[in-house]
Amino acid sequence: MLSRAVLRGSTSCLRAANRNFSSSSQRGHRVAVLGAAGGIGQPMSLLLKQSSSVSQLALYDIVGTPGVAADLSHIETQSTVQGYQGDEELDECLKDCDVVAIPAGVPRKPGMTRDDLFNTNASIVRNLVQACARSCPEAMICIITNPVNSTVPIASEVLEKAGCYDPRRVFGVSTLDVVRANKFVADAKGLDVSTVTVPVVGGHSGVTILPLLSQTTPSVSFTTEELDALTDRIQNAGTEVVNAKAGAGSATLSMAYAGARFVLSVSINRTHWPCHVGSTWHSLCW
Ligand SMILES: NC(=O)c1ccc[n+]([C@@H]2O[C@H](COP(=O)([O-])OP(=O)(O)OC[C@H]3O[C@@H](n4cnc5c(N)ncnc54)[C@H](O)[C@@H]3O)[C@@H](O)[C@H]2O)c1
Ligand SMILES: O=C(O)C[C@H](O)C(=O)O
Repeated sequence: MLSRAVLRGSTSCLRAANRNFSSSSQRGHRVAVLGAAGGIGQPMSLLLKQSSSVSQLALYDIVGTPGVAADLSHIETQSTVQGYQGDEELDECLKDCDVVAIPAGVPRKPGMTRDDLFNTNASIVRNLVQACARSCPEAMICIITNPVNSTVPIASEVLEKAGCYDPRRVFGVSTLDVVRANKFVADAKGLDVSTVTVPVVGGHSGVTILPLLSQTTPSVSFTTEELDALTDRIQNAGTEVVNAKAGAGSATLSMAYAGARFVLSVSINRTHWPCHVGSTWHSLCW
């Protein structure tokens, strides 16, 4: 809930929320975005740039980061922005990072499943997490790259092999499923979305996405038809966007919103770690 507030509403709300966050945090954090020049990476970095819980934004990609970093660095917020590009700058980007967000990798096109991305994205995530193990072994790692149900276990194995695996520090970001569930339920029931919370558990792919509609707050009653329709829409919402984008990729803007919300929750709560940080998929339930 707290995390939703930081990304909702007007700039003044954002500033007010950030003031609250900064008072609960001893210092701003160094946050890296790997894949920062991409469809998710750019808008997510923009949202992170607006948070006072981030003091340094370290942007990495294989292309385009100098431009994205120069652009973001002109925004009148406290944090510094530095761009890093190419393998040779990866370790420097990650040095001393508290939180690392990974949206690097290819997105789906119509007709593909998330698993079809495995061959390309698995090695991208493996290499990036190997670099995290070298340069920031205590960072909180938030994995957005699909298939999340597989990239999280890959990251965990890499960290285990490097001797720095802590299941409380590795997250598959499934916040977008919660964001969608909140919105779809609010729209279906004519509720104020800012008051609606639908827990979603499980993984981040088709039937592994499990919206707990009966646990919606405030309490809402659904017909069987509504339950079936809402569950189906939440589980297939990614495909809805992929088809609507007709070959131009998958969800980027809503994912940037969800990703920034999750990363900021992790960043803010890192000071008080371990604690609950929101919807995620990882190997340990808190
Ligand atoms: N977890 C979720 O809910 C969720 C939601 C939407 C998208 N995704 C996933 O996020 C990923 C990115 O989607 P997108 O739309 O931003 O794609 P995109 O193609 O627009 O951007 C990906 C970026 O990754 C960069 N990249 C590629 N290889 C890299 C490497 N080795 N190191 C660093 N950067 C690298 C590319 O240069 C590009 O800038 C996809 O796998 C997509 O399926 C996940
Ligand atoms: O559906 C996709 O491929 C992207 C993402 O996982 C989503 O849920 O939007």
